[in-house]
Amino acid sequence: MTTVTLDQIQSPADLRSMGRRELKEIATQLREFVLQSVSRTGGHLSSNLGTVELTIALHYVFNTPDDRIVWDVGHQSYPHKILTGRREQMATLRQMGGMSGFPKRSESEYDAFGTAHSSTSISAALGMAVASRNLGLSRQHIAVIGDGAMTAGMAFEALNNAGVTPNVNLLVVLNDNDMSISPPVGALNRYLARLLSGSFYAAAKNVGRAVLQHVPPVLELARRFEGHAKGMVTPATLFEEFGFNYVGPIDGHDLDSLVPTLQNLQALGGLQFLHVVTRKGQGYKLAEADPVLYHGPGKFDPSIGIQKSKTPSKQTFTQVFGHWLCDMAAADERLYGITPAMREGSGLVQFEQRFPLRYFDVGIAEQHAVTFAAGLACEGQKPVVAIYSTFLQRGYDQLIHDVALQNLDVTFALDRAGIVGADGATHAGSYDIAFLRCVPNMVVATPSDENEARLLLNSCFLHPGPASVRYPRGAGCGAQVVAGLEAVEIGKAVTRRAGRVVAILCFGTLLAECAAVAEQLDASLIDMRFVKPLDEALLLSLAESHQAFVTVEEAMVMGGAGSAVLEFFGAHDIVAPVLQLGLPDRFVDHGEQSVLLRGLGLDAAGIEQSILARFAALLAPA
Ligand SMILES: Cc1ncc(C[n+]2csc(CCOP(=O)(O)OP(=O)(O)O)c2C)c(N)n1
Ligand SMILES: CC(=O)[C@@H](O)[C@H](O)COP(=O)(O)O
Ligand SMILES: [Mg+2]
Repeated sequence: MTTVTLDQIQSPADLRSMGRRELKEIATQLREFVLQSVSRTGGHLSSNLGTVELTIALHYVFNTPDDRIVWDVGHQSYPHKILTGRREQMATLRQMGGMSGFPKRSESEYDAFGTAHSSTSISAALGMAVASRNLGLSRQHIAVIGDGAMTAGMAFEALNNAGVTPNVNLLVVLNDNDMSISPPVGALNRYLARLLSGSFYAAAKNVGRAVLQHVPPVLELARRFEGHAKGMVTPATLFEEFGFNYVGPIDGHDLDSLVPTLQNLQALGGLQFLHVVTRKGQGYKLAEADPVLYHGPGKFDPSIGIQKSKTPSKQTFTQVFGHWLCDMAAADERLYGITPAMREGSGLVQFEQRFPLRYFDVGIAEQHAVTFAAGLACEGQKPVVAIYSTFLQRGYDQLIHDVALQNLDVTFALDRAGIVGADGATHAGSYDIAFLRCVPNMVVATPSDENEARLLLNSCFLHPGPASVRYPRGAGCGAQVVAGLEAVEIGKAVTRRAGRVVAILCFGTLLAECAAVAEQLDASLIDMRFVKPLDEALLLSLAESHQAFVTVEEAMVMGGAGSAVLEFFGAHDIVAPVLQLGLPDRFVDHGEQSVLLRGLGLDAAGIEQSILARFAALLAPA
């Protein structure tokens, strides 16, 4: 009967002092701790339940933190964080001032690389491996990458480069749970399934290894034989073609397989590729049954699972988009819906069901998603790329080079624009206004509420060229959405309030905050609707009747909508003070969206305070 307990483990060194049997007890306690903790705080769950044994085995076999582990995406790194001295911090997960939901170098020496955007782990681990080699350090460098993350081109760029990088210790562990966030897509998934079906081979191999493992010299001979045998037993795997020694698939929940196999691979060194098979949600029946629902849940009672809320909650912008996409697709058969592996998050579940031939989940492949859309547009179709603002950063060159430069009719529906909250700086949709408005031919729309989102989606979709519509994570002010498909004039703003002295130019969903301030200060309030093109006629007219301007956007001030107004004023010799309010020149960490916005002075009180601080004299009663 083992008496070890999770709280005995302050660091992996404590783990390494344990026996194999005790590790299994730790795994049981670690899995329960993850479930209970995440159910109290919210966060990523099913991925973490699936990596409990793998995490234990990696820290047991390898000399972390000297040996480096890079967790791809990093949403599955809670067991890693708990075993590396952050068990107590789990209670602060993704909260303001609390622990990040992803590995973060500034958080721990065990977090070798900051991740969150997918498919970076092999590149980073290879870089570390080359540095160790050239510094004469004998270290191991491990990239733990999921089957979903493996669908990104960047992962293959790294494998390709590794294959011609001599004398480095790089172990790639493919955590294959046959799931991305939603069911996996693509030919790679089918390929991995074929490898699994060849699991006889792996089992046979492992038996051989288990016998040989205590006689290392023979192991080398066996390896040479195995190389020969492999060619006979199975075709070399894709990964061997990249120069890796492929081992697997093995059971990623079986410590008796994981530990000796990892020890063998540690002894071999060089380019190693271990294919482990796990179950997303392992050990919690409700998550095993629905790993998608339990991918990133909010707080819930694990004894009964996630319950649908009884009170009808406000429509989210994602839902407004999803309904719009279906309505427009029904009206226009040229509409295609494309998502890079975020079917649920971007609101395309219903669209897939209703328009399966025009629905494309291209995997974690944002670059491909954009240029695939460009190809469709070349043939007269009207693709809509539904993509988080932060993930569009991956397809920026394709947007410029393949879409805008050719003036192709592609609509970008940018969800999670602005502050995203719990996911923090890695997922912030802060930059899209700045990096899109400088692209020729691009229309950049910033709807102020849910109804405006639908109106501007209509308008940008019907516009015969590249256009983007941005909207935030979650619900808006609760505006009633009119279900029509009519469009508004591109580049035309709406005056929401006629006031005096100061004109507040709002770009996006902070309009509700601005409305309260405009009322308080008797200022004019303009819903600008578009950053590009600006409503130049209105700006010229306002310059005649107002003495000062305030621009408000939930985006970087630097290069944002306010900068566009400043540039316009400069080009027209309009001399008027412009106060630019928006996101500062720093990364904004995780926390509650509303609390973060308040802290940034982007709630009504903060906006009013900034305006009074700058224009008090102007606003003082005559
Ligand atoms: C560049 C990028 N695109 C999309 C995402 C969103 N995302 C987070 S996890 C995930 C699925 C990852 O699947 P996999 O690697 O198999 O990990 P699993 O969740 O199965 O453990 C996706 C698409 C991301 N983090 N980065
Ligand atoms: C890890 C990852 O990138 C996704 O799971 C992301 O956290 C989803 O974000 P939302 O919760 O805003 O859909
Ligand atoms: Mg997966």
